[in-house]
Amino acid sequence: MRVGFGYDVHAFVEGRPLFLGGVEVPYEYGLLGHSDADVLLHAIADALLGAAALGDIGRHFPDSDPAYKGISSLLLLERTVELIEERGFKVQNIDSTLVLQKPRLAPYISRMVEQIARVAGLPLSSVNVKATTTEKLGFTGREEGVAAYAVALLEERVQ
Ligand SMILES: Nc1ccn([C@@H]2O[C@H](COP(=O)(O)O)[C@@H](O)[C@H]2O)c(=O)n1
Ligand SMILES: C[C@@]1(CO)OP(=O)(O)OP(=O)(O)OC[C@H]1O
Repeated sequence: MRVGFGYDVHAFVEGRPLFLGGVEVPYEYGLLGHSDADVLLHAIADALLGAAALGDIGRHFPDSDPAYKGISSLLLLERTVELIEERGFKVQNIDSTLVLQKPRLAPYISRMVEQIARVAGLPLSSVNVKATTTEKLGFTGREEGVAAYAVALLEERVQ
């Protein structure tokens, strides 16, 4: 078994849709990024790459490459899972936490879990997404952006 950890932050800006966990969440701001800036999927991809000792998403999908401009992070996560599987690993489970003051995410969490499970080839029972505020403290509390943390467990396939 191999464990990996991922962390990411993106800033809120006007004029972009808000994508979190592969779900478009209605809100007055979106997140700034080269891709769709789905901070949760980026943290999960980094956790998977970390567990396989494959670096991070910036190494595999550089933000200097126009191919990734505006790309759905579901596609980046799908490609990350392929990289993991090509190296002989199988994803066992994923846990994650979104940190943001607003908007309230409870109504969208189950759809995020469905999207992540679908792309990672996991049952719904092996994916967890949580949300927390920081009680108005720090950059997330000031509603300047969103942070996400993720851990993933990989099983090494017997060759
Ligand atoms: N953006 C958010 C933040 C939190 N939640 C839900 O509210 C619960 C309480 O949050 P605290 O920050 O006070 O711990 C949390 O456990 C989430 O279920 C949310 O939906 N959206
Ligand atoms: C996702 C990628 C894709 O170019 O770009 P961004 O959306 O800017 O996201 P970030 O987490 O800053 O960097 C990782 C990049 O791989």
